[in-house]
Amino acid sequence: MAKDPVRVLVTGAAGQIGYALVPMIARGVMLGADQPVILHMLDIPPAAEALNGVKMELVDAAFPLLKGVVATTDVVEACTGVNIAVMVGGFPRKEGMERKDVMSKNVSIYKSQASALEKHAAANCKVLVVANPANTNALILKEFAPSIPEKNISCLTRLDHNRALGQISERLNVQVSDVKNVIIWGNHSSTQYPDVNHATVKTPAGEKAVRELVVDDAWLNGEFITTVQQRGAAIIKARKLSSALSAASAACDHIRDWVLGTPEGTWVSMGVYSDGSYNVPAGLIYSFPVYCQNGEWKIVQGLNIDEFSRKKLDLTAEELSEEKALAYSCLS
Ligand SMILES: NC(=O)c1ccc[n+]([C@@H]2O[C@H](COP(=O)([O-])OP(=O)(O)OC[C@H]3O[C@@H](n4cnc5c(N)ncnc54)[C@H](O)[C@@H]3O)[C@@H](O)[C@H]2O)c1
Ligand SMILES: O=C(O)C[C@H](O)C(=O)O
Repeated sequence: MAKDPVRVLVTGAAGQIGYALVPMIARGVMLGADQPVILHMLDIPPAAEALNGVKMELVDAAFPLLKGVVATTDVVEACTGVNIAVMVGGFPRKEGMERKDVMSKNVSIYKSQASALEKHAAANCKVLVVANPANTNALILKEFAPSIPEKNISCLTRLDHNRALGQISERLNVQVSDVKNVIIWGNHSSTQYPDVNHATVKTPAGEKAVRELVVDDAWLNGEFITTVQQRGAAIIKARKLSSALSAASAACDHIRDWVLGTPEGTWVSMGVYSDGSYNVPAGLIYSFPVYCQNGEWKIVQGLNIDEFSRKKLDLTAEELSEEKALAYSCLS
């Protein structure tokens, strides 16, 4: 029997991530090749015409899984009945801007969209915040939508996770699909900590630790980390626009694994509400390694954190605490 369609909201759908993301969703990349979808696309009035153009292209693409398109500038209409909300709308960072510069522009958007989601989304709607500052926007959304369970609100650090997999795969000249269990800790910013201490590679002789194969701790503790931390800025420098196809692809990976589960023995990174695991202060949206099963994520427990890592986990937590304070000062 055919499945009922799932309603997926994409805010900022006329923007560049939106343009890459909506066809992926309509092709089944996010929710599976047997899952029909109805796309809800929201943007602001100055982008209404462009949004309508995206809707026209979705119709023209004749996606078999796409059972309807709502394209609107009305936040209530956009949020009504949605099962998944991918929050991309906002003001992106331009060359030379720090992420904090975009803070005040974005947190007020997330405060108001929190209320619309809380009142109008389907019960148990899963929310993924992509727009920067992603962790803090997600925290504001959580705080101003108190009836949405905190386990349903997340932010995107899967792009950083995938970037880390990509760097290891290039360095070792192995398939990226054979590398797993890197971790992104903390903020989706240049203080994030890409950690390979538990990462492995599938080899003909079995699974081997990444550190054992790279045999270059100076690179792993130095250039590897900064490359992943600075990759967003490097893309902006090269394209004069922030990453879009990789961000859209990572958003699909994030939701797919959350809804359909992570493979046995494999974890992914998600920005989720901290419960104090690994002595990360509770009350921040912080990126952790998670397993997903039956539509729920669980922080991977019991990983050893050495002194080098501890400092990095704490540094990015400190930045998030500062962002939280700054966000509240922007709102008041
Ligand atoms: N977390 C990540 O890994 C990651 C990666 C890349 C980009 N980003 C962030 O994603 C966001 C989107 O990036 P982009 O390149 O698509 O930007 P973009 O400027 O091309 O698109 C943003 C869209 O949001 C719309 N918008 C603005 N305010 C809105 C509102 N109140 N409601 C609905 N829509 C609104 C704009 O009109 C625009 O169409 C940025 O904040 C960017 O920094 C995050
Ligand atoms: O770094 C940015 O502002 C863009 C985006 O978040 C990215 O990681 O590519």
